[in-house]
Amino acid sequence: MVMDSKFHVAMFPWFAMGHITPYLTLSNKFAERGIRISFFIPIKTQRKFNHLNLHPHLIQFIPLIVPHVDGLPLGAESSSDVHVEKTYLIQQALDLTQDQVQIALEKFKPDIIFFDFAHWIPTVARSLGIKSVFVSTSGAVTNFDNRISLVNRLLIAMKESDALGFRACHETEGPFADFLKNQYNNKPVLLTGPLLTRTSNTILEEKWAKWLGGFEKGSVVYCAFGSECVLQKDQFQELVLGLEQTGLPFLVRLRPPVGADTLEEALPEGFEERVRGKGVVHGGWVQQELILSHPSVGCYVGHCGSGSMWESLVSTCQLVLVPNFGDQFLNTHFMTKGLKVAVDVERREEDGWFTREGVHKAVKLVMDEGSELGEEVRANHLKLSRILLSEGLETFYINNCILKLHDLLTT
Ligand SMILES: O=c1ccn([C@@H]2O[C@H](COP(=O)(O)OP(=O)(O)O[C@H]3O[C@H](CO)[C@@H](O)[C@H](O)[C@H]3O)[C@@H](O)[C@H]2O)c(=O)[nH]1
Repeated sequence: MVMDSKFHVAMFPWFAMGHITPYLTLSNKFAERGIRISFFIPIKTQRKFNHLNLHPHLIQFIPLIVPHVDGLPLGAESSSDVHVEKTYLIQQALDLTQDQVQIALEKFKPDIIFFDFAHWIPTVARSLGIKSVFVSTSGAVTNFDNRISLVNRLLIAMKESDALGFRACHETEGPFADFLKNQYNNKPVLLTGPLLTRTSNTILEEKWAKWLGGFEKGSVVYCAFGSECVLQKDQFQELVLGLEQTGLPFLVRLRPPVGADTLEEALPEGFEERVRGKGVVHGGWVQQELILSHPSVGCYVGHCGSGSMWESLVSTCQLVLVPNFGDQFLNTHFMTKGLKVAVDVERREEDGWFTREGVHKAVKLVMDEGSELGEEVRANHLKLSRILLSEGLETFYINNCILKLHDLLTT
């Protein structure tokens, strides 16, 4: 299809796994269509992503040296290196890379730059004759609500850029995208679609394939809260105790909670012995997309970060959501009340915390045979996943984005 798609796009995502990953997925899809990419990335973080660059002849990483900011641990360069309360310092460090970015843009001369948190990009880009596109890794729904877009840098970024982009589909968030287009004086709005990596040529690590393979179809609960979330110790314990109470086998992937160096030291007393052979709590990276599509996994308990949200939407798992911060609350509201494909875990009115009983209740609600709500969310989820996985959907969104970028460059 795409006519003259030989333009050159620079990518500058926020220094976080959950942002770099979808930007790189989009880069791979653009590169498949012949588009050249210059991809800004913190220098040590690059190592974690080299293998995900599927078109190294077209996608060039531009490593950035992230300056140290007082209060950050030495060498910290992405949000997964720090607790969520310190991510504002990573934002300050990101702002300090402006000179490096400007020099690279002058040298490589891209036609367009995609960015999210670096609100100064439109000004720099404009001075160099480069079009800037604010591309949010969250959907249109979370940028619709003031609680999120009050963040000044995002408002400036959206106002100053030449176009807006969202990881979203008309099928799910059409009205929100239209609203944003109106709000921002009819700026072009690009929807990227679900941006799934579909790792068809990779297989699940033997250790997990074997472990999961030991359980009945659809019986295992997989629980993971993305790359950033660090729970309070009490919440971490309530979560695993709630999973234990369900009596179902479970695989939990979490970072150690606040104040703990390891997961083991934070587990409730006697927990490991009680769940041995049936439950695992793991701190290392796992292949989430492959786990979610494993036949033994029947339920996903997650934080509703945007990457996990899309991955879970195209899975056949029943969905239980426990949002922790930022867009995760709006994503959860959208999934439970808007799309009606998931349930959330109740929180106590007095302090907003969840309990083991709440976790247990929500999992049982979707997993118990004969549960009316469980059947309702399963049916809605199945209907939506069929649409999202339908042939041609991804091609439609990516090609459409490229057409809009082409228009942006020629008008
Ligand atoms: O062991 C792991 C842990 C995570 N992942 C993957 O890492 C990504 C995590 O992304 P996401 O689900 O979006 O979570 P976060 O990393 O927490 O994402 C941050 O960025 C998102 C996009 O802006 C926001 O929606 C979230 O709130 C914010 O926490 C997903 O693709 C997961 O499959 C793995 O493959 N293995």
